[in-house]
Amino acid sequence: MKPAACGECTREAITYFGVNMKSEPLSYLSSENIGPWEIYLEQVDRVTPYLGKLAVLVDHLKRPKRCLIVDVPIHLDDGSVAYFEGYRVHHNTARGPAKGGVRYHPDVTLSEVMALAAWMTIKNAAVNLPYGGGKGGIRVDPRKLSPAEIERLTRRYTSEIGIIIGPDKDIPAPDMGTGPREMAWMMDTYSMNVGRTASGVVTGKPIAVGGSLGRQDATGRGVFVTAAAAAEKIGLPVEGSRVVVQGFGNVGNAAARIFHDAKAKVVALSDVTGAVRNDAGIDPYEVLKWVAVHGGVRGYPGAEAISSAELFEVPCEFLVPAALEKQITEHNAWKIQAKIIAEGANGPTTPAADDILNERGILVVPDVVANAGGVTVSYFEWVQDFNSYFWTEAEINQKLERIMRHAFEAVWQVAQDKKVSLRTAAYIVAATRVLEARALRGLYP
Ligand SMILES: NC(=O)C1=CN([C@@H]2O[C@H](COP(=O)(O)OP(=O)(O)OC[C@H]3O[C@@H](n4cnc5c(N)ncnc54)[C@H](O)[C@@H]3O)[C@@H](O)[C@H]2O)C=CC1
Ligand SMILES: O=C(O)CCC(=O)C(=O)O
Repeated sequence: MKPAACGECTREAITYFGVNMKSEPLSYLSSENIGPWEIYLEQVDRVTPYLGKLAVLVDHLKRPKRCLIVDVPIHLDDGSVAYFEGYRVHHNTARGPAKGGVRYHPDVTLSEVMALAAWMTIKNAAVNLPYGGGKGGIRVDPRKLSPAEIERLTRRYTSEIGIIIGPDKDIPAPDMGTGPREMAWMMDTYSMNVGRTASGVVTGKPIAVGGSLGRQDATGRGVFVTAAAAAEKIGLPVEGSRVVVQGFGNVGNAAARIFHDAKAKVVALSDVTGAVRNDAGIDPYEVLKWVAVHGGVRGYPGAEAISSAELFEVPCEFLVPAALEKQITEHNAWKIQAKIIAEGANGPTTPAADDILNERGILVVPDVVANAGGVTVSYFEWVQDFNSYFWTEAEINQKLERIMRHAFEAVWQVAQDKKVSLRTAAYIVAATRVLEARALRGLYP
């Protein structure tokens, strides 16, 4: 088959659980009209011309393997019953068990979880972890629930998805709105249901119940390592550089701290409560203390308030989007004044924005490489749990850095050879690995 050039790709008109699997060539669609799943499909179409004879199998990447929708009813603290919709999607398991986080957020939908699961397939393959891709989520605003209600929600959700998760089937982990506390409850619930302690069923657990040292900061650390590797390529020193971070949760705050520790200057930060800027530098450790007391960065006294839109216009060397999808679009990509964008979040940049950034010479280290540090240390956690033997934090960080640098270097080389963006290069590396595995398992073209 002659691979189609970008923009000529045809997609079948099919739906999957009501989610549109077909779309027009997306380069022509504005960010208002596309969701994460369509963004993912466009990214796959852009890589197809580079897949050689494996291109005939590319539809394999465009369809999730299985999607589970679950009803999650719980008693609220006032005795009433509330119903939440939960999901667990296995996008692809050609290279190993499904692996990926669980998101608690009011905007979670099936198509978003499908995209997040698909990005896990690409990410796990890009860094060469022996996993497929999966993701889960519940449409809920956890800030509106008490800890006891979140525990009931987590336990019920775990029981409901228990039919498709397991240490050798699908291993959940934290994502937005979840963390070690939820992972401990998930591990405990699954373990009770199977009648033995199954610590390898989830990663990102607290250390005391089989978690790994270094997991908490691993995603932010990986963002830093790959951003620094990209900077090295273009002769940009990290020390003294300016950093802007959107999202000050697990990923954003770790990235900000690690950049700060490397003597870069964090000049603007944001979270869901607001955004702040100080060109003289913001100490993320101080912001963390403020957030612990006040619940968000808004009002932080060491910086001036700016709007969320202005955050993206602050001059800097490194911009780290570490919140939600579709934050960098055709509307703001041309205003960005960064040299490197290191994607902590999944799917923060739309394809149209990618084109603008490319044209403007802004280097984008794509999510599937930049934020792979979390799942890499999750893999270490899973391996340690199986062996009941645990490494030191220094060992973990060293192994993490080696894997991340290696993955970045391989993607950089492909980008140079094929004259494509780092995102397309990462997809070439990853899609080739996934489709080769699929072919060897019995669908040889
Ligand atoms: N936790 C992990 O290990 C990994 C997370 N990711 C991705 O990183 C991103 C962030 O995840 P986490 O840090 O784990 O979540 P989190 O729940 O710990 O933190 C999310 C942060 O984003 C902020 N936020 C939410 N909406 C925002 C908005 N509209 N503008 C600015 N800030 C906003 C929140 O206030 C919070 O500070 C997500 O895209 C997630 O999928 C990617 C790889 C691994
Ligand atoms: O640690 C993991 O298994 C997955 C983390 C995650 O959800 C992600 O990388 O987006």
